[in-house]
Amino acid sequence: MATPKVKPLSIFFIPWFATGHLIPMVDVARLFASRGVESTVLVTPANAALIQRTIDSSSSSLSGHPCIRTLLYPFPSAEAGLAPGVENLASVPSTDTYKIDAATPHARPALENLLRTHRPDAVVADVHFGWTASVARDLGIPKLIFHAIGLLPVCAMDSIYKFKPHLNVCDDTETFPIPGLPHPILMARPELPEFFLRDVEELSTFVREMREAEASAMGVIVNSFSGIENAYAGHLYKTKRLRSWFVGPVALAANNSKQEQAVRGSELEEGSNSRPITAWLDTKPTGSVVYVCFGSWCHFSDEQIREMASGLENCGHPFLWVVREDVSKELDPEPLSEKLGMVVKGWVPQVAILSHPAVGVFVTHCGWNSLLEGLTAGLPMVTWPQSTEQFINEKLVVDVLRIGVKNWDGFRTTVEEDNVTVKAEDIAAAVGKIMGSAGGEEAEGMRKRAKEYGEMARAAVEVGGSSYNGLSSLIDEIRSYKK
Ligand SMILES: O=c1ccn([C@@H]2O[C@H](COP(=O)(O)OP(=O)(O)O[C@H]3O[C@H](CO)[C@@H](O)[C@H](O)[C@H]3O)[C@@H](O)[C@H]2O)c(=O)[nH]1
Repeated sequence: MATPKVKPLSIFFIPWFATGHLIPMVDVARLFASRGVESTVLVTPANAALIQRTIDSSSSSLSGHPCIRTLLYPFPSAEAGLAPGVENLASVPSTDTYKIDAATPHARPALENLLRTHRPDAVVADVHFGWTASVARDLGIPKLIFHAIGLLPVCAMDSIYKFKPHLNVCDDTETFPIPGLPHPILMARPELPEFFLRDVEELSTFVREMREAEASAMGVIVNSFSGIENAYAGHLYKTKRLRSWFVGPVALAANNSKQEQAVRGSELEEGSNSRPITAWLDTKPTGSVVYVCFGSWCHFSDEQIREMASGLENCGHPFLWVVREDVSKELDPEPLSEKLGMVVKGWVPQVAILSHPAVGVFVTHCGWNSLLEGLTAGLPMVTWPQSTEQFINEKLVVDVLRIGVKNWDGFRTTVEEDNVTVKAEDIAAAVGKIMGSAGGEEAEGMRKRAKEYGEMARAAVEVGGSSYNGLSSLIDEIRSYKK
């Protein structure tokens, strides 16, 4: 007699409206799908267009089983005051980013309706959708929080909110420790996420979302691995009784077949051309290239772009620099490419570039995904944080893991007068500390540690590795709740 088929688990994933949140959430959904879970990503139309090829290719690489799909809901454009089709932090001007935040609560009715209609077995929601906790409670299903950042920054922000150490310093140059963390981490006021300093309403929204998200959540699903953040899993449990499951680095775990790597690369490279990039990288010696990219939405002043161009040109190493589409023609750094570097406007397949043997150092804004992708590729980094939690991430790279150097030692406020935060000579010097002979033993140590962390990250996602096992135990536990 044939054994009755067990119905697969159905899990809904709700990413937020930013590329740095969308990409890893889709990777998490793909990971679940690769273990036989029916993964459904709830997404607005313009954001769906960004991920559709990844979703389609994942479905076909999963032997044709419809294990991953998207379910569309409308973006609340009118409520947010955004033009139709503008649905992502990356597509709004820097002055309008608050409108994406403003849109977020208006997405609730449509999302809630989908959850109540389809009644999945569990929901994994970005921390911005804290209200999902109460819907999950009504439906009697487990709910997991996805922060899109690591546990160190989550714990650091929680501590700063609770103990307000920044209120005990005299000025912006005085540093203070973040209380109670497993590592001694020193910060200065200008390095804090903006909402701690400026906007009481923004802070209270952030905290409300966090509290709502944590209320009755089963725990936190983390794009990281125990080799770098284990102490913070313990800390989170000690301070908030919140459990966490490491399943990352997800860019590596979800893309570990060659075919999937290729597809992910080709989807993201639209608007630019990866072939010349690869061909150019192929001509460069191993470890010689400086790769410079600042995620999906960082903006720089015109003056800073000029300064960066000059710094890179003078650093004495070939460089591959990714600039946003909206860099004005007048500032176009492209002529540089005739000299030492290659400048690409728009989107590049970053994960593939980082793993090219020619790349020797990553100049990064320390967005969590970039940080993990650089680490996974075993690369030392020059850190150039801009905003949000990126300065906290920088502490992980520079002070805790010791695989990077800061691009300058000042603070943001000291430089905003002339719209240049980092001078050309500082950029060249920071790169030199890792690439040049000036770095000496220290640079050698950084490169060695970076390689070791890269190996650790790969081991974590292999069958039997810590993140692989983390996902297995999470799925088993979700299954045990299924009625
Ligand atoms: O040309 C590009 C540019 C970016 N990426 C990818 O886009 C993602 C960018 O994410 P991230 O490095 O985290 O940067 P942001 O887009 O700036 O991310 C936002 O979201 C992150 C996760 O919450 C936060 O850590 C950051 O501070 C916040 O700015 C990464 O996967 C990159 O590989 C590309 O593939 N090609």
